[in-house]
Amino acid sequence: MRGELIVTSEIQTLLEAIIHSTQDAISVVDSDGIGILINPAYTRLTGLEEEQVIGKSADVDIAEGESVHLKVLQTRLAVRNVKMKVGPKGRDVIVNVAPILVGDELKGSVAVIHDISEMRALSEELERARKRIRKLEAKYTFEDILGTSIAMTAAVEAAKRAAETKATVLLRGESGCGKELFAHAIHNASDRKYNQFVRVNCAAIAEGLLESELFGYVEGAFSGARKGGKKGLFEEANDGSIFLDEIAELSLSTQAKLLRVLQEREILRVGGAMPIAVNVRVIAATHVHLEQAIAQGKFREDLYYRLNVLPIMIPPLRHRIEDIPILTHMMIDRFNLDFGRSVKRISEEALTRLSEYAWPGNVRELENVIGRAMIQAKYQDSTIESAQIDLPEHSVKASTHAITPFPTIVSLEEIVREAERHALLEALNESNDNKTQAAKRLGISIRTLYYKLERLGISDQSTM
Ligand SMILES: Nc1ncnc2c1ncn2[C@@H]1O[C@H](COP(=O)(O)OP(=O)(O)OP(=O)(O)O)[C@@H](O)[C@H]1O
Repeated sequence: MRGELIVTSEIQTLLEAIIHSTQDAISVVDSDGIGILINPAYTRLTGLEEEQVIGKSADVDIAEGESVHLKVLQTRLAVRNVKMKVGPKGRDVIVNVAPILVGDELKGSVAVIHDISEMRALSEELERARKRIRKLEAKYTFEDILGTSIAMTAAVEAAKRAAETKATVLLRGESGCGKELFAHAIHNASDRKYNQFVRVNCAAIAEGLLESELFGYVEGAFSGARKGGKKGLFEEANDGSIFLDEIAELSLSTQAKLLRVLQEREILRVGGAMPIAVNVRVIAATHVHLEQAIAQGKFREDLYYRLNVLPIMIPPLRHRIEDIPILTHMMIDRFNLDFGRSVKRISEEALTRLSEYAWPGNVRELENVIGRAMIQAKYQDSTIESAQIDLPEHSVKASTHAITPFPTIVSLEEIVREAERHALLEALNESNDNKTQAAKRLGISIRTLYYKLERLGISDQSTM
């Protein structure tokens, strides 16, 4: 350290020790703007050694921007948060510079330099962590969906294909058959996987609240409305997916609003007049026979066609009894961990009983049955025996109970329409939504393609 600033060598040593110990890059110039001190953090950040800075003008280290040291020496006022580039590598930094005043006398100025490339890296890391957390909200992937039966494999294949598109998906199947699992997996296999997955159970939210929950509200929309208004779940899910579970429970008025969102790709907050554009993939699910609900006037037909772009039928457990062993073994492993048991197997007789049961509650019910058997098992039990399987009295043989409330095929007209819809979507997909190419693939004119897309209610499916 040189110059008038130094009073005694003891203070000099102390000062140097302090400045050298900090991780912040520091540079000091004297009252003439000549470099008198830097620390190792400064050299690490700028790449400049003492001999390149000490005794040189204050602007020697600047790659882009003006010397803040010189400004401070002129004004005698501290300057904060100035962005500039320093050193031969032009590192992005923010500097805070203060004058060194001894009494009234200006002795120089001191700069503390922060590397913002590091901050940028940290904030990118934070954003990545946030994305991972968001992803965890949709926790299941296709790997979690067990089953090798033809029915299950077909459903998984259809869902994987759907995941690659932007289209609305409708998951149909009885309660407890895995619709939520599929919704998670579709989101996680899509290019929206790093964005939000928002789940809404339409049956669990009171009708009066549902609209403002889904679409948000503006300030003053109703008494008790929050100041500044509130974002709805569609806005929360922007760039991600929204899973509308139990879709048939929506009132006719909310159905009309949802239809508008699907058609226009924009929402209107409750009490608001300005539409807000949203880019959300809708995954809807229901255990209700929607065609019947339409016939009964409970479900809008136009909404049905908008939702039914890619219907996926998830088979009930009694239609895929060959999947029972693999599901049972997965559950045994899980409950061993949860309940501290060490069960290794299940007896043939017990498995036969499970296979003959009709499973009105599907996989969720199987989970409950295995869970109960394992809770009752003794710590040393390694096999689940038939006697430990507690099935309700009214157990019906699976084979005699094979009627699903979702006839995949309703009429010949429906079969043709579904096949047509499928072919159009596939052609659009394979031609990346290029309608001319899609028409060519299908061997029809572009006019016919537009007509068919309109008739099947899929003209706008490419974004929702
Ligand atoms: N194929 C499968 N492989 C593994 N686990 C499954 C499978 N299907 C369902 N499950 C499990 O069964 C339970 C019920 O599944 P899920 O909640 O997805 O059903 P759901 O159809 O959405 O039911 P609900 O209509 O009652 O909401 C969950 O614990 C899920 O993990």
